[in-house]
Amino acid sequence: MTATILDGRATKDAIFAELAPRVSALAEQGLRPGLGTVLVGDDPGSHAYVRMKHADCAKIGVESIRRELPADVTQEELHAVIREVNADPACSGYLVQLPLPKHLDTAAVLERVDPAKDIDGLTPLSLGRTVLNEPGFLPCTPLGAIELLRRYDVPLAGAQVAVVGRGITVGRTLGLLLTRKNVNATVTLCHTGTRDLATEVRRADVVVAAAGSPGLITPDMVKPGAAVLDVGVSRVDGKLTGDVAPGVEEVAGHVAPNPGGVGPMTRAMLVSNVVDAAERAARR
Ligand SMILES: Nc1nc(=O)c2c([nH]1)NC[C@@H]1CN(c3ccc(C(=O)N[C@@H](CCC(=O)O)C(=O)O)cc3)C=[N+]21
Ligand SMILES: [Mg+2]
Repeated sequence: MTATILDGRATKDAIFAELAPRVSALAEQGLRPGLGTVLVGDDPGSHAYVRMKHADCAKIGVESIRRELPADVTQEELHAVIREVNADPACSGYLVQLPLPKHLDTAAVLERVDPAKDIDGLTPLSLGRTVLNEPGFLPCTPLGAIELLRRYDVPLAGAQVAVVGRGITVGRTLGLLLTRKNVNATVTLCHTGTRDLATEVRRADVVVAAAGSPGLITPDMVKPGAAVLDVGVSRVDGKLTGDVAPGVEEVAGHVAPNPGGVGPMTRAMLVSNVVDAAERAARR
């Protein structure tokens, strides 16, 4: 038996088709959602991700606002750009592409993002609201992973989920969302200090691999029929490699591959958050 592929590209297209009438309704009011990106430096991977986000916007009629800054930008110059984007009425929501160059204080930058425009859901205020179950923007990669499972009818209520990786953008925040009452999963949050990863993963109905450790999840670690989502990204000899080893698809019931799984869903949730932001702004 071979696993059903959780197709993030096709699911993203389906979500965009659902967002289109909402974008049209805003257009009828003379409003157009705008996605902003703030990109510092010349990392080719970051540039590629930002390009994909703007290509998505073009497809669905969302305006693009791009700010690109040199790698040696000062903290003060970056704060000035954040103030400009906060004040730009064309920008419904925006993100600061991470990671920032090492000389910059990321927390100080994120604290300055207008919470009404924090479509990434990664600023301290949004994360606090997420912990407190208060309304606010939720982080896109965890949302995308949950939405992908939901659309393929993979049950999460009462399910045992092993999240591997405790980073803020994926693992830790995914744990928060999965344990909400509206999802109701039981989560084991695994990390490099986990004593027996294989045992934790083997108990899981759903495995989300977001450790950034190539081939970490091997077929012998997977319960037959489990859903396995590969969210890890590493570069091995210049080639993008996920956390899930070959052969897992022979054991798992569902697999979200990398690329083609949660990555496109992250972008779909980002655009969905921008449309939400524009609708909220229209009501104000
Ligand atoms: N402030 C901030 N927010 C982010 O959400 C954020 C970030 N910084 N920094 C980097 C990571 C990475 N990330 C991805 C988004 C989409 C794909 C994606 O769409 N990947 C496609 C294409 C991959 C390819 O062809 O290269 C796929 O998996 O099929 C991947 C990775 C968002 N991130
Ligand atoms: Mg990105």
